[in-house]
Amino acid sequence: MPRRLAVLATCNLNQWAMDFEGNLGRIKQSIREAKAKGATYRVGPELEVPGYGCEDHFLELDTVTHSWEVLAALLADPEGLTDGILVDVGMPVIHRGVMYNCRVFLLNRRVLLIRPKLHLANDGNYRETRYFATWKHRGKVECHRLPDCVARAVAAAAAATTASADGGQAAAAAAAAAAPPPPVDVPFGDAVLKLRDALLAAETCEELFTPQAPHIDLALAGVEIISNGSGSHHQLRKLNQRLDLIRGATAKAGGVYLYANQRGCDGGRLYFDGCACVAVNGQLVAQGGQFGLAEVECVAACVDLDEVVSYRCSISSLREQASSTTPPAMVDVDFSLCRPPPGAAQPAHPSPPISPKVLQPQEEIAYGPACWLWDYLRRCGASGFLIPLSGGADSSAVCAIVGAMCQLVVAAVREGDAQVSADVRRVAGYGDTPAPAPTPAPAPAPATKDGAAASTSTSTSTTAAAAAVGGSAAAGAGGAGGGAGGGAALPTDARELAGRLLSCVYMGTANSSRETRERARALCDQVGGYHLSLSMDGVVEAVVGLFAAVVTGGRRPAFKAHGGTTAENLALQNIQARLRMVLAFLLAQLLPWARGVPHRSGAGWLLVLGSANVDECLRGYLTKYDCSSADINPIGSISKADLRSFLQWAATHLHYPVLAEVEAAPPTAELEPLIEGQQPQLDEVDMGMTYAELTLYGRLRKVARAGPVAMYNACAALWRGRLAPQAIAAKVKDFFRFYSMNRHKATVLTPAYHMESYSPDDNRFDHRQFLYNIRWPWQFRKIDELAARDEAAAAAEAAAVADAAAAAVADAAADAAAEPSAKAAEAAVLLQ
Ligand SMILES: Nc1ncnc2c1ncn2[C@@H]1O[C@H](COP(=O)(O)OP(=O)(O)OC[C@H]2O[C@@H]([n+]3cccc(C(=O)O)c3)[C@H](O)[C@@H]2O)[C@@H](O)[C@H]1O
Ligand SMILES: Nc1ncnc2c1ncn2[C@@H]1O[C@H](COP(=O)(O)OP(=O)(O)OP(=O)(O)O)[C@@H](O)[C@H]1O
Ligand SMILES: NC(=O)CC[C@H](N)C(=O)O
Repeated sequence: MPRRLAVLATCNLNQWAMDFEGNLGRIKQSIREAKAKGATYRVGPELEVPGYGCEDHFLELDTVTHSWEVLAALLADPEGLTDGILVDVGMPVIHRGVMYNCRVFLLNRRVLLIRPKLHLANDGNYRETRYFATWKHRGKVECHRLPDCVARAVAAAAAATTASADGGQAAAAAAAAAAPPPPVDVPFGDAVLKLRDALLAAETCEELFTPQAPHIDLALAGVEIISNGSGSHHQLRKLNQRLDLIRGATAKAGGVYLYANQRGCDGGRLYFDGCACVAVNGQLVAQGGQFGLAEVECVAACVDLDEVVSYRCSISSLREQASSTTPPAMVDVDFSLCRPPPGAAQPAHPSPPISPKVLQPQEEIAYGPACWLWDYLRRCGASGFLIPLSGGADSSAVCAIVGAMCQLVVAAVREGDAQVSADVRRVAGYGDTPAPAPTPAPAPAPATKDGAAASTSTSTSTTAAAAAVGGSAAAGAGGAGGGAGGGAALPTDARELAGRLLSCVYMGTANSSRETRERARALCDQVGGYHLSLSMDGVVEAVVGLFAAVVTGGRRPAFKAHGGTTAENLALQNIQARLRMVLAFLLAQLLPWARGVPHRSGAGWLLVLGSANVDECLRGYLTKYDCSSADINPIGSISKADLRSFLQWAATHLHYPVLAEVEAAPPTAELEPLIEGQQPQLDEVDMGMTYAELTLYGRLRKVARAGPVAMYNACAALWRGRLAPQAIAAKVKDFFRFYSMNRHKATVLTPAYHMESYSPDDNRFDHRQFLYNIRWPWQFRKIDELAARDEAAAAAEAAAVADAAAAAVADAAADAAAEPSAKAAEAAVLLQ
């Protein structure tokens, strides 16, 4: 008997919520690619038709209607895309007045089954129960009447098939399209497809994560192929969990598991991280990329279904459980998966096992946000990014991520990706437009105390690489600057591309240091961006002067270092930080115009990138509406520790060596005057806590769901013996005081790429009040009681240890008296 070999395909699709046109195109492309690989089954991501991230748009009936229209277009596609291949797409469906998150199975221009999701995702970023209900009639199949647009497509296809025998295909199809369609009912429920040669069923995303996952019963019921169309977002160090679940599911119960996912930014803070894969009996046999710019990635594997049966039959306990399993509802389908489809040669052998590819966290930090930025940029209509670059760790990390994005774009262009090529041509103005002016040469200017040019002069950041593209239109004072290469049809060099897409600005004041200014310049140069370095003392001076003139009759506020109060000191810091934000937005609006960047709608505009990290957001160590208020923030949920290790990695792997120096420098805000030549404002000293402590508090607060008392207990267990209970209590109370005092800032945090499980993003992820009693009287009193109890216990323990030591000394002394020499020496040591 021939072995049951089947080629099955899954995919990563870069869907965009509410972009029905684009989403249909990408679904079609994935089916074409699956067919080209010889596949007889293709599964796509969860809710791929409207896009997973529609959120409250799911409550609009239009969204469901348009999804059906897309499905009808797929069925009626003149290429016959659903001919000879089982196509499994995700979309919302209203059945008997209830909206479900469904899989819809299509074959030969017909709808075979609609399978609703059984367990919805509702934690963290997910809010599926806000729109959908779970399917509760388990094992039952009901009739679902298809809407007219789909019934018409089905009828037209049927009429065309019948008529094709007598040659009147077109006329018959037209007649069918004109006539009211006959009603079409299809099965709706959690049924299994009983194909001629295999059993196939779906589970959807979260269902894989549930304790009683549907795949267990399905496997025990003999279902050989289980697909999972997902909408699963990237979170640092999470891929392992997903792969473990997939491999674990099929190792325990046998079977073929196909995982599909969205990939990219579909319009929100999440990055869906693909990783479409195929596993067989506990081993991965195909895996797609986690990050990437390709809009469609089809992943196929040849699987041997008899291996599944053989594997299951070899496990006695599985056999026993399977033999008592209630058979699921089945839908008969007269179609074989295991035959070579027309025109494609069936591979002779099943795909061999492969090792799973799991990236280092540093790579995740580089490439996840880089891909998210690219999607955002190409979809929002901007012509590039503006980074207020301080030369510190955070904004430097953002700069490096934009560099990584440019590297990815150039690599994709080199590999011939038509979509990326078209996008970069449009966004960065390649081919038909002159290049923008490069970084200008520095204008002679009086030196400030950090040695940089005063006023609004600029520093150079020449990009040697720009010349590589053979610039025809390098204009402006800088000569070989970032804008060279206007005549080139496409970018071939990441630094040259950065010269078009990235502008950085160092906005120094009298409190800035030469070191940070120099690091900012060097980094922008290494990445290839357009760089400005300015001094804004005049602007700060003007605003503070205006205040003094209008409010205090000329009396000026002073920094603490100059005898001012805390209120004055803070206000003088905040005004610098906030004016940076105002300048940043002005530059973002007018730099393209100033550089002569041509754009569809005039001169183009830049997206302002923010760079506050998750720890400082949690502690509130930022000025509300300063430069952390930007358009988007790629690192807003990355911890300082992860960012630092990313900087070290990126220095070598992204080839921006100055990042090593940036990483080594102590983090400082540079908002206060130097005292005796020293920077008075080191972040960790200023915050009263370390970044490592903040990461711990962040995880305990959000991931471990610890309130103040639970956090005290956790920290006391962790730091026992190293810190006194009262000191631990003081630290925990300090954290909660600052956290609650500054929580209002979390309501206006710049939308950031969601990557960390302890993100404090108040808007979508971490829902808590923002007006607190910052004294936490009840909770802090409990902490004080616990600390006092622990202190007493520690004192008792210390006393017991001292007693034991004294007893040992006494014993040793007694022994020594009886037996001098060695014992005497021992006692002497103990007595010291
Ligand atoms: N419960 C509440 N609900 C709503 N709003 C509340 C509020 N409590 C205060 N506010 C408002 O919040 C404001 C206080 O917050 P904010 O103005 O941010 O000021 P604040 O938090 O007092 O100061 C900013 C802190 O960030 C530090 N920092 C460090 C590093 C860099 C930067 C930088 O920006 O570059 C800043 C800086 O040294 C300073 O300690 C007040 O104006 C008040 O109106
Ligand atoms: N001198 C400066 N020039 C340009 N931008 C600045 C400057 N100082 C601060 N910024 C911007 O304001 C943001 C917040 O400033 P802050 O001093 O809090 O820095 P940070 O969050 O520690 O980041 P970094 O490590 O980049 O300095 C910075 O990330 C940066 O984008
Ligand atoms: N869409 C979903 O069901 C996703 C939920 C799942 N826990 C995940 O993160 O992948």
